[in-house]
Parts: sequence; C-alpha cells; structure tokens
Amino acid sequence: MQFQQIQSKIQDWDQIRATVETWKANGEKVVFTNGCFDLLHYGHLHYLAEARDLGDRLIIGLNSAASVSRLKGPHRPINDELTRQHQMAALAFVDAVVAFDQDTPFELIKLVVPDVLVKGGDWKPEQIVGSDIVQNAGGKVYSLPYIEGYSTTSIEQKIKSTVTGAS
Ligand SMILES: Nc1ncnc2c1ncn2[C@@H]1O[C@H](COP(=O)(O)OP(=O)(O)OP(=O)(O)O)[C@@H](O)[C@H]1O
Ligand SMILES: O=P(O)(O)O[C@@H]1O[C@H]([C@H](O)CO)[C@@H](O)[C@H](O)[C@@H]1O
Repeated sequence: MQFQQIQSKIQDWDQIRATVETWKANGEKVVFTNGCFDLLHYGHLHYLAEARDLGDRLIIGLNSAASVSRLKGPHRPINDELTRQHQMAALAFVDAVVAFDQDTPFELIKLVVPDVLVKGGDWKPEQIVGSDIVQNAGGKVYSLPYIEGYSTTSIEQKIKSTVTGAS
C-alpha cells in the first residue's frame, strides 16, 4: 500500500498533463520545481518544503540519468534514476515526479504551465528556465533561500576524502 502510493506519484508526460488538468479544474494552485536531486540533503528538503507552501500541489521535474550526466559530468548521477524518482516521490509534500531527458525542463514546463515556478537560491530569477512561460500565463517565479554548506558535490567530496584518507 505505502509503496504503491509512492509509485503512483511517478508519472510520465501524458499522465501529468491529465493530472494537472484535474488539479487546475479543482482550483488547485500548481507549484513546479526541477533538478537532479542526486544525493538528497537538507538544502533540498528546506527549499522543497517552502516550495510546497507556495501552492496546493508540488510537481518535481527530475533530470533523467542521461540529462544529469550531460549537466554534472560522466560520473554522475551517483544515485540511479529509479532511486532518485522514488526518494522524491516518498516525500509527503510532493504530489508528482516527472522525469525529463532534455538539458532543460523548458518543454515540460510548457506542457504543465504551473502557477508557480521555483528554484533554490543558487539560481537567480532571471536564470530560471521556463520563467517566461509561467509569467506570460500570469504565474509567479521564485528563487528561494539557499542553505549554505549543503550540496551534492560537497557530499561527494566528503565521501571521496573519507575513502582516500585525504583531509
Ligand atoms: N543548499 C541548497 N539550498 C537551497 N536549495 C538548494 C540547495 N542545493 C540545491 N538546491 C536546489 O535544489 C534543486 C536541485 O539542485 P541540485 O540537484 O543541483 O542540487 P546540488 O546539491 O546543487 O547538486 P550539485 O552539487 O550536484 O550541483 C535546485 O532547484 C537547487 O536550486
Ligand atoms: O539540479 P539543478 O542543477 O539545480 O537543476 C538544473 O536546473 C536548471 C534550471 O532549471 C535552470 O534554471 C535546468 O535547466 C537543468 O535541467 C537542471 O534541472
């Protein structure tokens, strides 16, 4: 039961189109954010929870493994796509997880047209892909506070230094 509930949040593009149509018909405000979410950390959880507070439903656009590798390097992602999909879907405040294979979520955002588009503070509002789509549709775009000291890269470096013994 619990695992089925998690799995039901993982949707393809046709499914999320229908889901969003229903949510919007019910007057629910749809929030969208996207990312690689390779090694989940406090900074992710802090901004994601804040993102959910900005509406009634939260969709996570998740970079596919191939997309992550192109963006972050051939050694990434560390966690495979199945793991990343399920860890995001397991978050109580997440309503849907949709993978995208492109370099950016532009096409997915064009499909969803969320009421609110959010990224963490490492992205300035003017850098947020899809902000034109959302703003032209009357929606809002937010760059939420960045929690210093938390990144997937820093976790990766910490693991490497532990293994190699380097300080
Ligand atoms: N420390 C943080 N505080 C707030 N938001 C964050 C933080 N780190 C990442 N985010 C946000 O989480 C989303 C996913 O980012 P990403 O998966 O690239 O995390 P990351 O830790 O920066 O990874 P990497 O170190 O590989 O770049 C983005 O919207 C990003 O703005
Ligand atoms: O996990 P990241 O690197 O924060 O996520 C990237 O965000 C980009 C962002 O939306 C640019 O405004 C996006 O283009 C890229 O595909 C990653 O999701």
